[in-house]
Amino acid sequence: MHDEIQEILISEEEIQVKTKQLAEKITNDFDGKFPLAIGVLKGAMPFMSDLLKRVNTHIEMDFMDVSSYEGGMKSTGEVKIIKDLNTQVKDRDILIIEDIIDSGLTLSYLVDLFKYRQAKSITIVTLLDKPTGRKSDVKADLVGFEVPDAFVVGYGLDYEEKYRNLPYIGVLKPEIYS
Ligand SMILES: O=P(O)(O)OC[C@H]1O[C@H](OP(=O)(O)OP(=O)(O)O)[C@H](O)[C@@H]1O
Ligand code: HPA
Ligand SMILES: [Mg+2]
Repeated sequence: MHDEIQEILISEEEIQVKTKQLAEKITNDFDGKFPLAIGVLKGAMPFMSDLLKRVNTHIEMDFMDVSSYEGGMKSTGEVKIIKDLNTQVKDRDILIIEDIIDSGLTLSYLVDLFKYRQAKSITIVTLLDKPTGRKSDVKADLVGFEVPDAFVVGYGLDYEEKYRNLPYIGVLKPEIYS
């Protein structure tokens, strides 16, 4: 698996240091508020797990499974809900946890949905931001790292459902895509 990676962009250590900093910020911002933390599956799973175990105040966790890439490298433009929340959003402080904002279509869909469901506030934390991919003007409140205009894998991010279990963020060798 590792020999299919052309370059490591963000190491395991860098991710862990950044995750700790983001968790401290979340702890301060949400102290005493009991937010609903919503992980956007599947990609956000490793980041959510590492992030929230370092948040030192009460939070509720839920998950939403949405997909628009269908394993490929390009958004279909259609965000499909595979699994909805089990929790009511109305009057809650929401913390959306994402692995990456690329076109922004997934997040703008979710933000509209949670506004419609009358969330009290919506905060977005993403491990990665790829501003060059943007097709909608959604912005995260907390960003781990900016990534260049390349298809990245690892630490939750997949290509054809593989590589999510890499502990770092990297780019694949070109021959893997063909
Ligand atoms: O900003 P966007 O262009 O919408 O891209 C970001 C979204 O795309 C990926 O999900 P994907 O649809 O691949 O589902 P997955 O997490 O199950 O891989 C990623 O995990 C984000 O949720
Ligand atoms: O660069 C990416 N890699 C993997 N999944 C993604 N979903 C949106 N952008 C990406
Ligand atoms: Mg994907």
